[in-house]
Amino acid sequence: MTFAENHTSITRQRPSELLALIRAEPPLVQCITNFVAMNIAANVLLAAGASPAMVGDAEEAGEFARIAGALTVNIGTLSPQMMEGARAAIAGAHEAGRPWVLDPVACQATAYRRAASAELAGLKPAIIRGNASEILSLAGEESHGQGVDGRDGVEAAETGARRLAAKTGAMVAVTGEIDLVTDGKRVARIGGGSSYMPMNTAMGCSLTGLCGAYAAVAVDPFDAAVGALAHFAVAGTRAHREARGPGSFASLFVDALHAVEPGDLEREAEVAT
Ligand SMILES: Nc1ncnc2c1ncn2[C@@H]1O[C@H](COP(=O)(O)OP(=O)(O)OP(=O)(O)O)[C@@H](O)[C@H]1O
Ligand SMILES: Cc1ncsc1CCO
Ligand SMILES: [Mg+2]
Repeated sequence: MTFAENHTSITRQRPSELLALIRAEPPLVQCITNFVAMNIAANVLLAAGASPAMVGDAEEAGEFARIAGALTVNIGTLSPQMMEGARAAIAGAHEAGRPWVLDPVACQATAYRRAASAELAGLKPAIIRGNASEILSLAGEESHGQGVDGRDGVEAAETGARRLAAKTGAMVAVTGEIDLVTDGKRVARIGGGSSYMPMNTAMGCSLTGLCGAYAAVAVDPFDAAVGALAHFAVAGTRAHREARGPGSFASLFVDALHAVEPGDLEREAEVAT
């Protein structure tokens, strides 16, 4: 198989390989995220094996982005100050040739969010990760999202996700019961996870952070998105087995993110390409 055929037909760096790289040398991930997710996402990244830093003020965000392995930007608690920091950080990441990941939280909800997410989507993110309602809205289609919560099925967002990927150059990761990653041509579907995940706040925000960790070590952001989603899904499936509800799930999930080894992803990840 030639490189080009291989590139378009299968995942080149498997989730297990990327997790091994993360565990060998934890990547520094700069997270500009919301006040709800700040602590949760940092713990998720630490458990998974990465090194998070919540650094977002415009005074230093650009400088920090030049030393980070990847940057993630989440508009959950959007403000003008947050946007100034994001612009500075994104410029720094581009200068350093490092990837950045966009999480357009609740972008369907208000004119301010629609404008901010459209502006950020135009700044060459490597990955855009959102629930189906957010991706539909960013793609210019009808969305039924309720605030930060998705209310659309992943499959309903596939066409929009492909178009958004083609337009922005980003890999688009749509999450829900079965996740989908596309670059506009290739599509991967990732099963697993838990019905307790949407009952825990900032799960998606934390996953966006993990996409940053995988993007920091991957050659191709498509493989990075698949790897992060597979790691999350395997940990979610494991935690669900022991959980008694959303509360106990949360701590079991963080334990499972840490316990999952590269070889476990080989055996347990449900990735269809
Ligand atoms: N019904 C479900 N079954 C299994 N996994 C799910 C389900 N719903 C969501 N997930 C998983 O939950 C994680 C977060 O995805 P989700 O789409 O809920 O993010 P989100 O809406 O952006 O979250 P938030 O904004 O609250 O951080 C993903 O790993 C996804 O696969
Ligand atoms: C609940 C909530 N509100 C703004 S951001 C956020 C975290 C989940 O997206
Ligand atoms: Mg979200």
